[in-house]
Amino acid sequence: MMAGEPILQLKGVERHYIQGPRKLTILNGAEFMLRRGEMVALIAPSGAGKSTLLHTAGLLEKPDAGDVILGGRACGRLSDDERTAIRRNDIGFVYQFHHLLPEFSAIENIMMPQLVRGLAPVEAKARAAQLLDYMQIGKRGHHRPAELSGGEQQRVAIARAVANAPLVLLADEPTGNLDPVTAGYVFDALSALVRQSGLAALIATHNHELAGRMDRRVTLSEGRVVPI
Ligand SMILES: Nc1ncnc2c1ncn2[C@@H]1O[C@H](COP(=O)(O)OP(=O)(O)OP(=O)(O)O)[C@@H](O)[C@H]1O
Repeated sequence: MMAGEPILQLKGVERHYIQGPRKLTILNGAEFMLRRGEMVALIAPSGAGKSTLLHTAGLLEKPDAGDVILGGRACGRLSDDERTAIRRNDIGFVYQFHHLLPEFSAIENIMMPQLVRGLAPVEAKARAAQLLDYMQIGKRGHHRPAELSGGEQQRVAIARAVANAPLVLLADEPTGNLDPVTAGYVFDALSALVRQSGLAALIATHNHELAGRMDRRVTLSEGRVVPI
């Protein structure tokens, strides 16, 4: 697919952690651009800073220097409250483990972020049902997470992440907990959703086969994002 306008940009992003007497530099002037419609794989060894990069890009953490530009707006250095509000509307997260609310059904889990945003329940439910269909688990909507397979749970988590039609989907090992065959199917559904909705996605993965199916691959080297 032809990539569109820039949706997410990292500009000179620095992140440091203080560990006892040592200052660890995880991101050191990182530059990155994600365009509408793009799927980019982030592949890097454990500890290289993938989660730090995703959390900073997703406005969960503030950069120590530099900025995160989302949809043309400089967001990285805004207050916690402002970043939270932007995150709620414009960023979807998927993790290795689904983090669904165990006492709610699949459909209710997908409704939740929409209700938090202020959507009417009837509309939130219709959108949740549509997303479940899209993820090919339309018949499983009334089951609780514990009654779903690992692949089904991740499909629900993906549907929840895009429920508010975010600009960007950030995923940290979204299929890392699944067997290779199931991982392939879940990735198929994820990538169809990204392509169909014109989202942009940055997906950290150790799975080279799935990385090979994305538009580009990047890694982290000495705190910078570099193509591979
Ligand atoms: N809050 C923190 N305080 C101190 N050090 C931290 C903190 N968070 C992460 N680190 C360190 O920063 C480095 C990068 O962590 P990060 O979680 O971003 O790596 P990662 O590439 O996502 O690794 P993995 O693939 O194992 O999840 C690691 O060495 C980690 O120990």
